[in-house]
Amino acid sequence: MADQYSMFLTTAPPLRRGSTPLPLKHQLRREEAVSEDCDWIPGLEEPAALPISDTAVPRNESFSQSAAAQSAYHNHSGALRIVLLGQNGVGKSSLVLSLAGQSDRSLSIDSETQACGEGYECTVTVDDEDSKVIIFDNWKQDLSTLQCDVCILVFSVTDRRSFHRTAQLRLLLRESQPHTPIILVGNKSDLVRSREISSEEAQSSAMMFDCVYLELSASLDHGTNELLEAAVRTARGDCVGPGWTDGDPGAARRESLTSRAKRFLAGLVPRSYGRDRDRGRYREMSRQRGSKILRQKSRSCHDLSAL
Ligand SMILES: Nc1nc2c(ncn2[C@@H]2O[C@H](COP(=O)(O)OP(=O)(O)OP(=O)(O)O)[C@@H](O)[C@H]2O)c(=O)[nH]1
Repeated sequence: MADQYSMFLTTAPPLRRGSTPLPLKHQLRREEAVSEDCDWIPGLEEPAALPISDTAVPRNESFSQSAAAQSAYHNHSGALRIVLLGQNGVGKSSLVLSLAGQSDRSLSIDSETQACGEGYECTVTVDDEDSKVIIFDNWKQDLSTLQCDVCILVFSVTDRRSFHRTAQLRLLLRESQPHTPIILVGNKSDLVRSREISSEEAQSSAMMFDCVYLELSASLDHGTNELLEAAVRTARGDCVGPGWTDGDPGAARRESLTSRAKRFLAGLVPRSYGRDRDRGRYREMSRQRGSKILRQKSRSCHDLSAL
C-alpha cells in the first residue's frame, strides 16, 4: 500500500498554475473537446441570430432585410468600409470602439464619431488625407454578401482556437471575396502570461494569408493607431502587405504560392542551419588551404556570422 502510494506520488503530474499557458498538445486536445460548441462562422451555416434583426426587424423576415440594411452602408458616399471578423470574445467590439475613437484616447479621429447600426462612422486623417470610415463589428451574414474595402481578421493571442478560426475565415473569404485585402490582428497582447500564440507563429501564418500582421491590445489601446492607419491605407490601396503591390489592391499581382511557401518554410528552418552550413564550408576551405589563421579568424568578432 505504502509502495503504491509512493508510486502515485512519483508518477502524478506536477500541479499547473492557473496563469501558466497550457502545453500545445493540451490546447489542441481542449480545442477538439470544444469543437462541438463552435461559434457560428459566417458562410458555414445559417446564422442563428442576426445582429440587427434582434431589435429592429422581426426574425422571420430578418435575413434579407438586415442584408439590405447592411448594404445601405455600402452605398454610403465614398466611405471606406472596414469589417472585423473573428471568434466570439476575441475583443472585436472593444477594438471597434477603440478604432472609432470611442475609448478615452484622443486620436486624429473626428470627434463626431457616430454609431450607425452595426457600424461606427468616423473621419480619420492618415497621410494628411481625410477619409470617412465605417467600421463594422462583425458580419453575421453569409460572407458572400460581404462588401468591404478591408477585412480585419481578429484572434486573441491567448486563445489558439481563435487563431485557427482566422484561418477558416480566411479560406472562406478567399472563396467568396478573392480580392478583399486582409489584415491579421492578434489582440490581447497585454495578457503576456496567458499567451498561446507567439508573434512568430502569427507572422508565419500572415505570410501564408498573404497579408500583414499586427499585434495589439484593445484594452490598453496599444497598437490600435497602427491598425487604423494600416486599415485606411489598405482600403485606399496604398498599403503594401506581403503579396500586394502598390496601387489598386484589386489589380495587385499576387506572389506565387511556391515563393510564399518557400518564404514560410524559410521562417521555420532553424536559423543556425544556414550558419552551420556556412561554418562547415568555411572549415572545409581552411582545411584545404591548411590555413590556421582563417580558422582563428572565424571564431573572432571579425566574422559574426561564424559565431
Ligand atoms: N486583457 C484584455 N482583454 C480584452 C482586450 N480586448 C478585449 N478584452 C476583453 O475581452 C472580452 C471580450 O471582448 P469583446 O470586445 O466583447 O469581444 P467580441 O469579440 O466583440 O465578442 P463577441 O461580441 O461575443 O463577438 C471583454 O471582457 C473585454 O474586456 C485586450 O486587449 N486585453
